[in-house]
Order: sequence, then structure tokens, then C-alpha cells
Amino acid sequence: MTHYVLQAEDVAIHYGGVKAVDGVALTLEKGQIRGLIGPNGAGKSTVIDAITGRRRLTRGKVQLLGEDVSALGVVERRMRGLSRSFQRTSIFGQMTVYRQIELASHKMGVKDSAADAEAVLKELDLWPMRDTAADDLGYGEQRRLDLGLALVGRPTVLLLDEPMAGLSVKESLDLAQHLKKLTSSWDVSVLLVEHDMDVVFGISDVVTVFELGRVIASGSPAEVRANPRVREAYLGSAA
Ligand SMILES: Nc1ncnc2c1ncn2[C@@H]1O[C@H](COP(=O)(O)OP(=O)(O)OP(=O)(O)O)[C@@H](O)[C@H]1O
Repeated sequence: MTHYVLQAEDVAIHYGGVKAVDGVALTLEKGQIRGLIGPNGAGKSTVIDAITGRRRLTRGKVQLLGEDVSALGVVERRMRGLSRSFQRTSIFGQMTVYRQIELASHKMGVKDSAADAEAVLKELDLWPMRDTAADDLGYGEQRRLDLGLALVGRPTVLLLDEPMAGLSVKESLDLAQHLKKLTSSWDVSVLLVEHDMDVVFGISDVVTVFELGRVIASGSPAEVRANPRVREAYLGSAA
């Protein structure tokens, strides 16, 4: 039997009559990247909110390392290794790269926050910029710093909502390579919501496609790309 790091079962989030997410099942294995794609309003961000605890489940269950965390809040889930980064950067412009990562680590209660910060910054190739104020970093580096904030305390699962938004092709590629590396060097499992199809199909081990709050396809990148329903509903004939 497969031991999933993350398992969401029959997850539903309804806003009054709007079924933003309805009966979704998702799993992540250790070190796996699952790409989550679908048209605007399909429910991708909502499912991330459901898994992190930002939105209360209308129905369903979320398990982290085999434990039901559905009743826990965002902070408790984060402490147990369920981390996320946001679409918009959450860094402090005037603070140095090192200081904000170390502070985030300290706030999470990590005992040796200095060692934690150093490991995060080295992993993301930000160590040489540790004394630079965030405002003085390039945009791609700021995004890596954002990712760094999500990595303090060595999370097991990382949920990313459009991490490539606004990045150049080169910057996206660079971030994608860092993500891929993290899954092997840190054993992190990643749920990646992203509109950049080259990135999603390039680095995901499995891809899930949403439409109107439901999963319409799931499988290897090649299987999903070849799925007629996906091509019709989302990828278009150019895929
Ligand atoms: N707070 C809310 N109240 C009511 N409806 C909401 C709320 N938040 C989201 N929705 C609706 O839920 C559905 C799913 O939205 P969601 O933002 O999860 O989609 P998405 O796939 O992440 O879209 P995008 O790719 O544009 O970010 C949409 O119909 C949206 O209008």
C-alpha cells in the first residue's frame, strides 16, 4: 500500500450555492510534484486553501502523513509540515535576505534558526545575497526568497499558487529547476498550481486537471496531454 504524504479525500468547499470545489481527491507521494491546472475559476486556489486550512471544508478530509488534520488551523498544519507560498510576494523590502529567513524560522519555533536559514538560502542559491536588502534583489531572486519563507522548518509538503506568475522564461526555468532539486535533496512533495504549461508539463510527475470544481483528468504529463477532454476543455488544439 502506498503511504501518501498528503491525501485529500472528497474535498468540497461551497460558498452558498457556488460549488467552488466539489468532491476532489488528491494525493502526494514523498518527493512528488503534482501539477494542478485548469481554467480561471476552476477551483485551484480554493483547493489549496482547503488543504492548508485557510477555508473550512464543507465536506471531506485532509490527511498529512496519515493523520487527519481537517480540524486543525493554518498555523498548526504549518507546524506539522504543510507549507504554502502565495501568488503575491510576502517579503519585507528593507530587511536583508538572511534576516527575514532567520526571523521566519525563529517565529516558527525552529531551535537553530540560524542553521535553518543558512540551509534554506544555500539550497536556493541565495546565500551570496544574504546581506542584500530584498528590494535590491532581482524579481526572480525575490520569488526565490518567497519560496525560502515557505521552506523554513523543513516542511514535508509545499503548496504553490502560481509561483511563476510575472517571471521571465529564464527566471521561470530557474525557479522550476530549484523546485525539482528540492524534491530530491529535501524530499519535499509539491502541489503546483501554475498557468505556465511548459513548466507544469516539464517538472511534474503527475498532473491533475480541474474544471468547475471537479477533477476531469489525472495522470502522467503525457497521459494528460493526450486526453481528448483536456485538450478540448483547456489545452486547445495547439497542445
Ligand atoms: N470567497 C468566495 N465567495 C464566493 N465565491 C468564491 C469565493 N472565492 C472563490 N469563489 C469562486 O469559487 C470558484 C473557484 O475559484 P478559485 O479562485 O479557486 O479558482 P482558480 O482555479 O484558482 O482560478 P484562477 O486560475 O483564476 O486563480 C470561482 O467560481 C470563484 O468565483
